[in-house]
Amino acid sequence: AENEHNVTLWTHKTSHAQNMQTSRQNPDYLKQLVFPDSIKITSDLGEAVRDADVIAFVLPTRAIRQVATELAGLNGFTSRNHLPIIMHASKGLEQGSHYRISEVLLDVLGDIFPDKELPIVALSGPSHAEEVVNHDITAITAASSNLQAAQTIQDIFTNHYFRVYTNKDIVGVELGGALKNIIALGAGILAGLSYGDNAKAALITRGLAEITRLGRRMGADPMTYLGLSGVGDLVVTATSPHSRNWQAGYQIGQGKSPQAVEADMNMVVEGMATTLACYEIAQELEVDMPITRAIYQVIAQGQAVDQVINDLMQRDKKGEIYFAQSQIDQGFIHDKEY
Ligand SMILES: NC(=O)C1=CN([C@@H]2O[C@H](COP(=O)(O)OP(=O)(O)OC[C@H]3O[C@@H](n4cnc5c(N)ncnc54)[C@H](O)[C@@H]3O)[C@@H](O)[C@H]2O)C=CC1
Ligand SMILES: O=C(CO)COP(=O)(O)O
Repeated sequence: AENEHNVTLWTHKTSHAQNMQTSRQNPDYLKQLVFPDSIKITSDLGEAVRDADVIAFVLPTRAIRQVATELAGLNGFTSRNHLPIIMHASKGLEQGSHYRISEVLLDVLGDIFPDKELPIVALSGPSHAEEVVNHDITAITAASSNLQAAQTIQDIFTNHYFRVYTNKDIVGVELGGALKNIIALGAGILAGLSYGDNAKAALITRGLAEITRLGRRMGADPMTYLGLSGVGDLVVTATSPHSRNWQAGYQIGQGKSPQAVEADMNMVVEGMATTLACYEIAQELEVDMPITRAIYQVIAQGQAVDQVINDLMQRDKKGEIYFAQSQIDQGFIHDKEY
């Protein structure tokens, strides 16, 4: 809206929409923000998307399929004159299917516009909402296999405090955004247990190694993880008390049960569900993800944090292997070792 685009904000709760319309604020989420006058607010999805060139899903992962299905069922949506760009800013993996967000969106919306390929863009990177609304400098990535669609999102969002890059590796970008939340839970747990900066750096670095390992196995470009949606988002989430995932981990480290932590949060802690999905994917693809496994043991199996950390540190000794593709190409290592 500050970039002079017409913006309609949709929420599924009528009372929430009415309160925001009257107060021009969203106090349970971002206390300090006053909405620009130009933003329309509604709980009517049809009204929200009627003439939209871009439809941005910014929902907890668990709600994406449901809202996309509602969108697909809207009267007149499929007879629009022009195809909208579908954008999302969510960071997770669907439970059960293990789909990335763009795969869920494509699954629900992909066939409803016959003969037209739906442009889907993931907007992802180090970006705490609390700082964006204060106009703190932020740089993130618009990722899509459709570069033109990514450039449109870049044009719409870029301004003096918000710099958007483009990236064609949507697989790598979406996986980076989802998986860093698992490592952020771990960083919070370490902080809750009063571990120091060495432990934090070890976790972030080895966390990046296993994110890259799984990403590469799932078709991502390993170099994407050196970018904003990789190391950038990992650092911002795993080192910041703004992060809900870090906060949840901190409370677990202080002794609260993971179930109680999740129940007491009024906002989404994506890393909890993502840990379960990622653990299952890693098992299925036989990719070694020791930190993810450790977090899984804590949140899904109720194992004691101290014991899990001890087990992590007592594993077999290993080499530090990065940039696997080039090392594989040069015959330094075998594919399996990475
Ligand atoms: N908050 C942040 O700084 C950032 C969040 N994200 C990602 O964006 C996504 C959303 O995050 P937040 O906005 O922080 O989450 P949130 O927990 O604040 O919820 C966002 C909105 O979704 C609505 N919602 C929940 N369930 C719904 C349903 N079944 N149907 C329709 N609406 C529903 C809530 O009422 C709320 O208005 C997450 O995947 C998160 O990882 C990404 C970057 C930064
Ligand atoms: O993704 C985020 C910042 O880029 C926000 O992380 P949390 O969901 O942990 O708050």
